[in-house]
Order: sequence, then C-alpha cells, then structure tokens
Amino acid sequence: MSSKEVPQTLTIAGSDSGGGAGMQADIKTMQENHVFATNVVVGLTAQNTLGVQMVQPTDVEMIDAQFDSLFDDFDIKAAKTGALFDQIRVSAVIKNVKKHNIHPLVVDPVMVAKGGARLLDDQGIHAIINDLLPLADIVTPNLPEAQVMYNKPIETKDDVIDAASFIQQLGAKNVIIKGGHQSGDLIEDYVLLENGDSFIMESPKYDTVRKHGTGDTLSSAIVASLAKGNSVEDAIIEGKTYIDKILQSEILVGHGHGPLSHWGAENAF
Ligand SMILES: Nc1ncnc2c1ncn2[C@@H]1O[C@H](COP(=O)(O)OP(=O)(O)O)[C@@H](O)[C@H]1O
Ligand SMILES: Cc1ncc(COP(=O)(O)OP(=O)(O)O)c(N)n1
Repeated sequence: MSSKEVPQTLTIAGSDSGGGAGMQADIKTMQENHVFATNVVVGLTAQNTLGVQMVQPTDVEMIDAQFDSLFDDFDIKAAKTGALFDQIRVSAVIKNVKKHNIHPLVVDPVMVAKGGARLLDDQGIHAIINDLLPLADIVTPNLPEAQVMYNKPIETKDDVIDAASFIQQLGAKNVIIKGGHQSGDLIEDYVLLENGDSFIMESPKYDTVRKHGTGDTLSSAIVASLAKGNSVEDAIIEGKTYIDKILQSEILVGHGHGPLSHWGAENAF
C-alpha cells in the first residue's frame, strides 16, 4: 500500500442538483486537477440544464458548523466562493473567512445563472463589493458582473482595462474579467495582477450551448493550482488552459445549457 499527502481545497458555494455548475462543478474540477475538495454548502438549488426551479439558502448556524468541522480537521491550502445568495449568507461567509484566516481566496462573484435566475440579491451584491472583495486574492467577474461592480457599461477594450483597475481599487488583489459573454470569434479574459502587470488570455469562442458552469470551473481550476503551490499568475494560466481544453470535448447531457466534461482534459475522446 502506498500513501501520500494531497493538497486540500474548499469550495464555499451553492449546490446545483443538475451537477453542471455550483459546487458540483467545483468538486469535479478540483478532483480532475488532483487536489482533495471539501465544501461548505451555502444554499441548495433545484436546477437542471433548463434553469433554476427553486433556491433555498442554508441556515447561518449550519454554515458556521460546516466551517468549524472543516477547519478542526483539514489543512485547506486554497478556497473559493461561488453563489452566496444574499447579504445574510455573504456576512456569514465573511465572518468565517476571517475567523479561520482562509487564504488564498478566489471570489467568483456569481450573480445570475446562464438561464437568467438570480443567485444573489442586491444587498448581497453590496456586501460582496464592500466587504468580501478586500479579502479576495483573486476576483473573477464575468462581463455583466464586472459592469455591476464598475457601475458603468463595459463596451470597449479600454472599458475592460478601466473596470479591472476600478475593481482592484475596491480591494481585490488580482482581477480577471472573463470574456465568455463577448460577441465575435475570439474570447479575451483580461487579467490585472497585484503588481500592476496585465495580460490577455485569448482563445477561440466555441459555438456551443454546452457551457453551463464555465465560471465555476475556471475559478476551481485556479484554486487547485494555487493549492499545489503555484503562483497566482501560473494558476490563472493553468485555469484557463483547463477550461479551454474541456470546452473542446462536448458531452450530450440534458436538454438545455449542458454541462462540461470535467474529465475532458485527459483526452478521453
Ligand atoms: N464559448 C466559449 N468559448 C471559449 N471559452 C469560453 C466560452 N465561454 C466561456 N469561456 C471561458 O470560460 C471561462 C468562464 O467565462 P464566462 O463564461 O464569461 O464566465 P461565467 O460562467 O461566470 O459567466 C472564461 O475563461 C471564458 O473565456
Ligand atoms: C448553485 C449555482 N452556482 C453557480 C451557478 C453559476 O455558475 P457559472 O459557472 O457562472 O455557470 P452558468 O450558470 O453561468 O453556466 C449556478 N448556475 N448554480
């Protein structure tokens, strides 16, 4: 028998019963990237590839208990937040991030699912902007989320650069503005690092509806890489490489916005 230590990670997020996004996407991504995934369930969704049918946030007492259980036992090397639903849950998460000194922390400021369902209320948005971003090592808004944080439309490349700088000034050390919602044949994810360096991660835009959970998958792949001890810049590039690979091996699941093949980076096809 052989035994080895493995990096342990944490997703603080909502559950997607359909398995394509939320903490299920996170756990699958972490597993495929060879780290051990733990989770704090901040809320449940009844969800499939057609949309979100019901949402039920978790009691704060239960959120606290999950954090205490994990930090009594595991050696968490990196963590992420996903859907946090409302101001009460955002505050509970912030309290526990501080209590357990959780870092590096990737904040995926999930606001709306691809089908249009809201996964964060207005007060929750304010709490993330004002109180969670200053604790974030990396924040990963998509274009609509970046616009909410920037409080202005983002229409040009210069707007993206200005928005990233604005979001960094809100307190997040490193910023990725994801380009999945861009039109055209190419996608550009814009990265602004803590030291002021910036770069663009460009990829072809795959013409598919089977991309449910792309944001969760990118942020979780980054967490996995950080947990292995890689630098922020390398972790971001590894995360993008992973999502780009698995988007190229489609699986046919469900009747709407289908999930990703999280094992697709292993050339399973
Ligand atoms: N159609 C696509 N083709 C290629 N890459 C994509 C596509 N859609 C999303 N991505 C990539 O997936 C990641 C998540 O982006 P995005 O879809 O904008 O986030 P979210 O799921 O939070 O809306 C980014 O790295 C983005 O470049
Ligand atoms: C429970 C839950 N969390 C997050 C999301 C959104 O995830 P995301 O990766 O942004 O994927 P899309 O929904 O945009 O495909 C979710 N749907 N459910």
